[in-house]
Amino acid sequence: MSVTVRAPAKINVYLGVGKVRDDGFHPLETVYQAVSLYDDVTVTDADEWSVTTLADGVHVDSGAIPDDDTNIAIVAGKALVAHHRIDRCAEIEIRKSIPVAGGMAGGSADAAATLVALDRLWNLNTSDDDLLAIGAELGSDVPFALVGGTATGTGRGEVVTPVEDNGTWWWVVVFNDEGLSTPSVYGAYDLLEGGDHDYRIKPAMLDALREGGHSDSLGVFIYNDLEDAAFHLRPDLERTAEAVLECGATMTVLSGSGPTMLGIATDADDARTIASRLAARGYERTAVVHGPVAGAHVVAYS
Ligand SMILES: C[C@](O)(CO)[C@H](O)COP(=O)(O)OP(=O)(O)OC[C@H]1O[C@@H](n2ccc(N)nc2=O)[C@H](O)[C@@H]1O
Ligand SMILES: Nc1ncnc2c1ncn2[C@@H]1O[C@H](COP(=O)(O)OP(=O)(O)OP(=O)(O)O)[C@@H](O)[C@H]1O
Repeated sequence: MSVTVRAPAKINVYLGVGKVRDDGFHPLETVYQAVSLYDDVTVTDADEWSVTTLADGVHVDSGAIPDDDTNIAIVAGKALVAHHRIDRCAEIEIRKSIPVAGGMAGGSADAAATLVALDRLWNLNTSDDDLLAIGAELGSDVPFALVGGTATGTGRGEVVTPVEDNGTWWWVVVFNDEGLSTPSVYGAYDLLEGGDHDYRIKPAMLDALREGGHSDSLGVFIYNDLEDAAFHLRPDLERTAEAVLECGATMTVLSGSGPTMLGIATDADDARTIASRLAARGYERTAVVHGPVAGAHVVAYS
């Protein structure tokens, strides 16, 4: 039998970053939103661990996604097996739509999907708390990929608390052919800014999500502390941000640690118009997505 689980990409509608901690991580106050761009992970019982990635429609540099035990999906599978003290292996197939090293937590989505898929395949009945704890060990963004929806992230991002979001928010996502390493962006942030400021989420932003009104009511609050650091490392991203605004988005923001850029749109039609204007200016790799959507969930048993 095989189980397929779908896990969403995330955006950080707000990302506030504090001073680096002794363990090398940064304290965060973030508002995550799961958006309608997904990786599907299929697991099948096997004699040894293996992983393959099908990347239709996604630009993947050769060698960008490891096909050995360092792939985060296998790391996740082994962590679940260790947690339950069982001796099992699986063949993992990842059908990728989330850009690699794009700041949309694609690897984290694959890890979350693998945990849920193997839990169902082997009837492990892992509690939600245990799944979240195993996920947090794998990466700061993994717990949110399990939870989905809209949620705040605190600690190093792994403490996830769902928030009420009554909107359907439309985003234009502008991909970039060249990935950006998360540690390098945090490193540049330490040098340029350092985190010595009030980085807390503004309560009025949570009100805007709860009210779920016009995109401008949320747009005024979207913000990312890592944006200047990413622009410093990659000046072309600042030009992309300008283009997104010129093509009609009311606000633009870097997605996570980049290089993906986001523009907020008023509705689906507006988002498609912005995307087609961007295409006319040479920004052809875009997607129109909406959020919030569900976290990692089973889509097929076969
Ligand atoms: C940029 C974000 O996507 C925003 O949600 C996340 O902070 C990154 O989350 P992630 O990719 O799951 O990150 P992890 O795999 O946990 O950590 C990768 C590296 O990013 C840096 N890192 C990550 C999270 C955090 N709160 N502070 C950090 O400084 C550290 O250098 C760490 O070694
Ligand atoms: N299943 C996987 N999918 C993508 N990348 C993986 C995977 N497993 C390991 N990796 C490695 O992890 C690196 C970061 O990948 P990922 O796509 O998760 O970055 P990201 O979207 O920028 O993450 P985040 O937004 O959480 O910082 C890649 O460059 C790749 O070498």
